[in-house]
Amino acid sequence: MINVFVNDETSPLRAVILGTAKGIGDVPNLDDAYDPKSKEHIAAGTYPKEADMVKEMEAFAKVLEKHDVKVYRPEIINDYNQIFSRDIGFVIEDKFIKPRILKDRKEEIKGIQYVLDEINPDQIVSVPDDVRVEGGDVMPWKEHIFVGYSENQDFDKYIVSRTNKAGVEFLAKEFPHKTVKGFQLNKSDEVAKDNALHLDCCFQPIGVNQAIIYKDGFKIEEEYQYLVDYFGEENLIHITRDEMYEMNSNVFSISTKVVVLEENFSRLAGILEDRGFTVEKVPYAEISKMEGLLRCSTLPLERAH
Ligand SMILES: NC(=O)NCCC[C@H](N)C(=O)O
Repeated sequence: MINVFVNDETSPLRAVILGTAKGIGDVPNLDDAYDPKSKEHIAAGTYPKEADMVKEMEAFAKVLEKHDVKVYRPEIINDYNQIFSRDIGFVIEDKFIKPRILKDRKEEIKGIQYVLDEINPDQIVSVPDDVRVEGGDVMPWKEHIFVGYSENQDFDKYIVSRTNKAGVEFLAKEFPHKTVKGFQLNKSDEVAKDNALHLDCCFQPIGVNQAIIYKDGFKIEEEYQYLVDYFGEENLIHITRDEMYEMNSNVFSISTKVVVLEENFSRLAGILEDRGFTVEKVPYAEISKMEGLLRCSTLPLERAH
């Protein structure tokens, strides 16, 4: 059996699913892309190649394994993008939540069915029909669950709105002892620099009590302020619009001390090193072209209690 337990973003990681770029197939048609950064690269002829992305993901897997993390990979579905495992399921406490996600991505779960088969069925929860939620929007953080979402007006308008109000309400009902806090995000289907695709594209806790944050990813100033008040200004690392676009908030914590970064994030690396973190660097610039990065491509199954 596979044990599942996650209560925050940074406790020592024991087991994780890391997506795969193998079998991703040809460059999609512009009309089939479901995020603005992919569209940009399809139009410019710079969409990433499978072989390059496979190399990047192998480098990430190596770092995880070096830190004694058990790494599961999806079974390959031909001609399907299976890189961003984060969104297709998530663990909170000892429950694996099977969410309802963007229909263009609904086959992805089949690649990790062999992992789900090893989890106690009593610990697997499927969401009700009206709920839409993707793991990139969901962050358990101690007594909180932080959730990126869109109210119906935006949810019905944008392909990049992936979590609805019903998703936030579902989590509040399922985890009544937690404070479930929703954050509306700024969305754009056309301009990647104006789009916070998921909460982890503009915010992520690191260490014990710190976080990386991009203010303009948040649609409502008071909701952003909630995080400033909670973490304290001195514990926040603010990133710029260009750094958000390069996905600087989408790093990945192996523990409260060790954070994996894209190798070009030199300003962030400097800040983290000054604050005493161990920074692991991996090349992930090709994957970044699809508006996802390190956190997006992982689905943590178990972190230490
Ligand atoms: N958690 C994340 O932000 N995942 C990235 C998903 C990127 C993918 N191109 C998508 O639009 O679903």
